[in-house]
Amino acid sequence: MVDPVLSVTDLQVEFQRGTERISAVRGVSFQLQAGKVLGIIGESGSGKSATCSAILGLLGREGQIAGGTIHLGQQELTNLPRTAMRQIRGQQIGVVLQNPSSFFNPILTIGRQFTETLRSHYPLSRSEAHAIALEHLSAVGLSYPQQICRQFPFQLSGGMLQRVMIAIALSLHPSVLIADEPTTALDVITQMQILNLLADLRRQYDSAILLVTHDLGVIAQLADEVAVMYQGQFVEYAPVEELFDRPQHPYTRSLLASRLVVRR
Ligand SMILES: Nc1ncnc2c1ncn2[C@@H]1O[C@H](COP(=O)(O)OP(=O)(O)OP(=O)(O)O)[C@@H](O)[C@H]1O
Ligand code: NI
Repeated sequence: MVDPVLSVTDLQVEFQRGTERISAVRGVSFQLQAGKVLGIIGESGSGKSATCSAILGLLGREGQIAGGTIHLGQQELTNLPRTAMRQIRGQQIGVVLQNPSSFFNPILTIGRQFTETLRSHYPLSRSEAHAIALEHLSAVGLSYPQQICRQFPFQLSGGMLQRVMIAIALSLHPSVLIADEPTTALDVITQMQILNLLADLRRQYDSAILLVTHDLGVIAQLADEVAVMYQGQFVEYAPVEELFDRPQHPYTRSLLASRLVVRR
């Protein structure tokens, strides 16, 4: 068996809300091989985003990793300093989030943010970085990339920002991509295009993808394995065909029953 690119063992995530401690992730373990897609499904509040944020080092002030380990290749991530984590996020772990606006700095142009991200990861001149940015903006189906580079985040639609975020992720050729509901807010056509881009990333760069979604159709299309999250735990974790054919957990059964036909 090949070594996994991402290996999460007994992850525990807690949030502090006032005087209350919320246990959002309670002992999640999984391994992700290069070129594989693990889909995570589960009801709202089950801990899917908390799992992603923990891996990305983006839990914020209230959140903390209360136990377990996260390995990217051989490197342990859970106690890395912020700056080291920022470098890894982007270059080795790409990120596509549901809400692109939280990803962008509102006062910087798209071009500036794209080239600065590239240049913080690779030794590139400004013009080299700009050329790479244009190329990747075109690759995600954005016409007039020059014009987009001059614009600010608020001047673009949600779908366009989502594409820009994906273009940035792709340009860095991450070994792991974390996509937390990357298409939820988008129309069906854009959703399909973005899913195809994720599939390309996997094919071209052998990137492993952790994909959170509510859409079983997306899972059927893209995932190799599926984890079903329920109250902070993986209650089921299986190859996608197995899960669709023989769901074990009552929650999974009801989820599948609510969707009559799922075909691969
Ligand atoms: N910043 C936070 N402060 C306090 N509690 C939080 C915070 N973020 C998440 N939580 C809590 O942690 C639990 C898991 O939330 P999480 O966002 O991971 O769920 P999710 O599975 O991603 O849900 P959704 O499908 O709605 O995105 C929930 O109980 C949520 O209220
Ligand atoms: Ni979420």
